[in-house]
Amino acid sequence: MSEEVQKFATIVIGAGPGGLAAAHQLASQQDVLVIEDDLWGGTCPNRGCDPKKMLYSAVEARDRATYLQGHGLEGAPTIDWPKLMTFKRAYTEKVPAGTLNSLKAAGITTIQGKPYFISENQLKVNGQVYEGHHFIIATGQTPVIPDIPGHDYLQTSTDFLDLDQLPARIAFVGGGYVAIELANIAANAGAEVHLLQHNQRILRDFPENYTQLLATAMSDHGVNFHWDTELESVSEIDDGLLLTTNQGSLEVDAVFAAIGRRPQLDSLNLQAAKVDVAEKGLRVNGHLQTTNPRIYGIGDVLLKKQPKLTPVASFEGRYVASDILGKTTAPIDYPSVPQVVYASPQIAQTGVKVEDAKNAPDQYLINAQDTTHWYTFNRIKDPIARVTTVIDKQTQLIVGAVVYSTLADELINDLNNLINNQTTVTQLQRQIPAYPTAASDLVYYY
Ligand SMILES: Cc1cc2nc3c(=O)[nH]c(=O)nc-3n(C[C@H](O)[C@H](O)[C@H](O)COP(=O)(O)OP(=O)(O)OC[C@H]3O[C@@H](n4cnc5c(N)ncnc54)[C@H](O)[C@@H]3O)c2cc1C
Ligand SMILES: NC(=O)c1ccc[n+]([C@@H]2O[C@H](COP(=O)([O-])OP(=O)(O)OC[C@H]3O[C@@H](n4cnc5c(N)ncnc54)[C@H](O)[C@@H]3O)[C@@H](O)[C@H]2O)c1
Repeated sequence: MSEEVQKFATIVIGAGPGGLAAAHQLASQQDVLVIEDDLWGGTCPNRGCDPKKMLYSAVEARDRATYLQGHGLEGAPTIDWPKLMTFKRAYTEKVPAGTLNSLKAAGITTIQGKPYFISENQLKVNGQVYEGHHFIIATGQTPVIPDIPGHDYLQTSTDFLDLDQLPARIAFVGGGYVAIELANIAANAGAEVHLLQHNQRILRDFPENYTQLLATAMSDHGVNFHWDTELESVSEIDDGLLLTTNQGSLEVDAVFAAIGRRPQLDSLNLQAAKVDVAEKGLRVNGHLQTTNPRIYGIGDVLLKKQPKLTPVASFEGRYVASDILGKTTAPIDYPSVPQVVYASPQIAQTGVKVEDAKNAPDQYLINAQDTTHWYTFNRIKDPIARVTTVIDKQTQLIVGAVVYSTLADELINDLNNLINNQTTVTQLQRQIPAYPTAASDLVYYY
């Protein structure tokens, strides 16, 4: 190992979607070092979005088949968990090596290790000192485990997404994205599922009338919602785990904590680099610089109002690379960001929130439509479909949208494009969409 300090133009800490986007963009013009202490590729492709949506593929197919029972399709398929897991692993097992290879192919230096800052422009990893002109902290988040007796029995989304066998009785603690999406997969795959929510409000970012519809749909598919329920302790019993709550007790075979995620910053010794950290994440300015202007922060690790999602992390990574390379001098300007809950069905939203639009009736019109019987949704027998758009009264443009449907993930992207491109209905009518598709309905959402 070299005693000499090794120098790089930019050192990126964390090889998830944010860090990778920044590193690849910088590498065409700079010497870049990327340090990762776990799986190359980060949360999304290894233990987040991608494996989750591979398991969800089977749920989607099953849902589609179930809705068409009695309409020409007989016999709903069942999910074979071990085979579904093999399908998922065939994808995830290739991610770390593939990510590392593409970094190397781009001429980026890589190190596996846990770095810590020793000064404002130097860090140490595996005993070696590295100096950077700039740094990018892209270390993401990790699940929060509640500090209750028996917390060691609590597993996380990472464990769920890699289960060899599906436990017969499962509880999820929390009612956010993770709990809802994984509970939906588990119930569709045949488990008895319990969801413990400490209040009455799941998916608090989304409109309550839609989240209530989803809770009803999931209850109809066997998910047992335990409202106003706080988990107090977990203990092992002969036949599984005993969960004690403020509402009584429950026996299950596995319990997963899904009460949120916290930033991974503890081991970086950021005070040595003069970087201030808030409890809920890294504080940055409009250029995504920390209190040390040579050190940037991107992705889930940030304290920010934008949703903590993969495309947001990579957008920030590309922005920071442009800022460092002097290609932009303006602060970051986020477009409208779509958010999707992949359940049965999906809820998706983008742009101006319905809640905000309700509070500004002079500015916005809310166009709430029950689209269940529209051709697009009726063709697939989507049980309930709803689309709400928020229209700016002055410009007549769509500025916000919420979709509740099996087709929400694709439709929200179409609506998001209308919002970001400020497309008027006249401009839309000049285009010819493929018919019949969800996109061929877009003119009806103005
Ligand atoms: C179960 C689940 C499902 C999700 N589904 C979706 C979805 O459907 N769509 C969506 O858009 N988003 C989804 N997300 C969120 C998405 O995964 C994150 O927004 C995204 O991964 C953030 O990217 P990032 O680069 O900021 O952080 P991460 O992807 O978390 O990457 C951070 C990297 O930094 C590394 N690291 C941490 N500390 C250190 C250290 N001290 N030294 C070196 N390296 C370090 C980590 O090992 C990791 O590889 C999901 C998340 C979860 C948990
Ligand atoms: N489809 C997607 O895009 C997707 C999917 C999964 C995860 N994610 C990302 O991962 C993040 C984390 O997801 P999550 O579901 O873990 O968190 P979350 O913040 O979405 O939800 C946390 C849930 O736990 C509850 N809760 C909070 N504190 C609690 C406590 N002490 N006891 C009991 N319940 C408590 C909250 O009321 C909420 O229902 C998301 O915010 C999102 O950024 C995105």
